[in-house]
Amino acid sequence: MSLKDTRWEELADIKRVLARRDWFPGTSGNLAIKVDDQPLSFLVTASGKDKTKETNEDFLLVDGQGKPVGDTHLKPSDETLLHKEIYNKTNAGCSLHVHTVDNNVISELYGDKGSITFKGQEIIKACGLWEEDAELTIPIIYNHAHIPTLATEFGEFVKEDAGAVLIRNHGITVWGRTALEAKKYLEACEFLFSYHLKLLSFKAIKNNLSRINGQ
Ligand SMILES: CSCCC(=O)C(=O)COP(=O)(O)O
Ligand SMILES: [Zn+2]
Repeated sequence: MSLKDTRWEELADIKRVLARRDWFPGTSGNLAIKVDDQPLSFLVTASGKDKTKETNEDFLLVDGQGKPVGDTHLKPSDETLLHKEIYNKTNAGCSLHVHTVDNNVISELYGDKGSITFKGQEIIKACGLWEEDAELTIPIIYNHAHIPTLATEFGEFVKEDAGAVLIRNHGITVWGRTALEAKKYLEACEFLFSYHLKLLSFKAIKNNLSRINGQ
């Protein structure tokens, strides 16, 4: 099996798992995995496809500029430039972008602040932070419609080999050294978003009940 085929299988496995969770609503989302370093090439999802379907046209190989390698009728993801930023600036091997209701709500709630920070949660370890008082801060950027502008702003937060950036009312992009690391990072972020929103809802209910009961 060629390296490209091996990476294809790895990315297809992740795509299958994320699709089962309904993390690609309305054809949203895009995934990428590095194939070669010199020269840089990576597989990226073809644009506009239903990512819950599995076909042999799900991914195409692009170069370090995000342009297709060889002849193809497939169009790389509209957000290929964001994945390109990651592979050009870090040693990441895989990058994942999904739109979920939870990541969109969190991005809107904390968008004006420009970031959200989590601490005191065991699952932060899945993002490689093992200290007892570790904090995970996820930047939130404006959802520029002009993708090169979005990619440039996004790139300002791409400094480590693993990380995450929320795009306001759009989605999250995460990356890691390996496919497993990127998937783990994404799952931890979505866990934290879901936990945080549930906690806020229950606190609001509790406060209202206390007010009604005059406590
Ligand atoms: C249908 S959602 C709008 C585009 C988007 O944000 C996305 O993630 C999917 O775009 P792609 O070109 O990768 O299919
Ligand atoms: Zn998107």
